[in-house]
Amino acid sequence: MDGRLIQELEVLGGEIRPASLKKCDEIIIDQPGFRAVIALWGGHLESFIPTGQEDLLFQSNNEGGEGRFGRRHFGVPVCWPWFGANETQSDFPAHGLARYFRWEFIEAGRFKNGDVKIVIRLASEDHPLIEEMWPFAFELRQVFRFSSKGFRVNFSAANLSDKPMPISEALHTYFHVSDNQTAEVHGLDGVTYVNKFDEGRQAEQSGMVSPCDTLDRVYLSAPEQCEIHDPGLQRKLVIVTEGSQSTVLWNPGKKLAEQRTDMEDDDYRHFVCVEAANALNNTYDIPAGGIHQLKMKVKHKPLSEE
Ligand SMILES: O=P(O)(O)OC[C@H]1O[C@@H](O)[C@H](O)[C@@H](O)[C@@H]1O
Repeated sequence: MDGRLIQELEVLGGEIRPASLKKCDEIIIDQPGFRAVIALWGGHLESFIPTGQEDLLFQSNNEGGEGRFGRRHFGVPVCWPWFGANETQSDFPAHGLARYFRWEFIEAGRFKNGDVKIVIRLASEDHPLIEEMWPFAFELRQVFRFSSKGFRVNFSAANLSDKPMPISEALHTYFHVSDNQTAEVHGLDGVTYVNKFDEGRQAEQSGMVSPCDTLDRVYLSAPEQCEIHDPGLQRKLVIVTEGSQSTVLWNPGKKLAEQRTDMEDDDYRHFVCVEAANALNNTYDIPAGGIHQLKMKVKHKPLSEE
């Protein structure tokens, strides 16, 4: 690790935890108002804890699947360049490649208003296996922005090849909730969704989503803002996206959770994934030489606050 970066991180009250997750470093930022952890393995924002509160992001005690494409369930995995199963290669991992490779830490500093900034990067040329599996040159960046009020993830993908690159994607955010039975997702009333737990049938959302149990839905052409209300924690999370046409809601429910060995049986009770995505009808091409940005901003507030 570059000495300048380590110094920049120290100025922010940060540190590197060497080779701590799947043989990759983790970056830890401890500030008076929050603690954030970023894993370079998979380029995950793993954890964001505002001082005096519980994590905004879910953490599983399960170490996750083993092997090259084993998955862990926590934080904000990035699904890119495909969301779900690969359309032509059934042996390729679900949810793309970005989640399974080591990203590079390239910048630590502050925004003008004092918010903490961390930048990480992944390029196709960094790993021969990426080049084998995906026939386009690219560079990805994630700019993380932290303050005591919440966090932002600004994900950008540059197509460095000379042909259009087909993309489906998600910031597959595992939000921590005290109890999925009482948690509510607001802001999707009237939006059409594809229900993957009902053979892909379409339906229209009526009112809020609660309980957040056994859900696998892609809301199409979804609004940019939604909220998770958590009566148990008396907290609400306001989620604002940009560059995202779809919002995915996912919770495996009891039966599926128990079938999975990469998850604890009752993990599903403590998270709901609300994902800034472009999936199904909302997939798109990044033109040759073009860039696309996908952003998610999350603020926490007391439930009683307007
Ligand atoms: O890859 P993970 O983290 O286990 O998540 C899997 C789930 O991710 C969701 O985004 C999909 O909509 C589900 O269909 C899928 O089962």
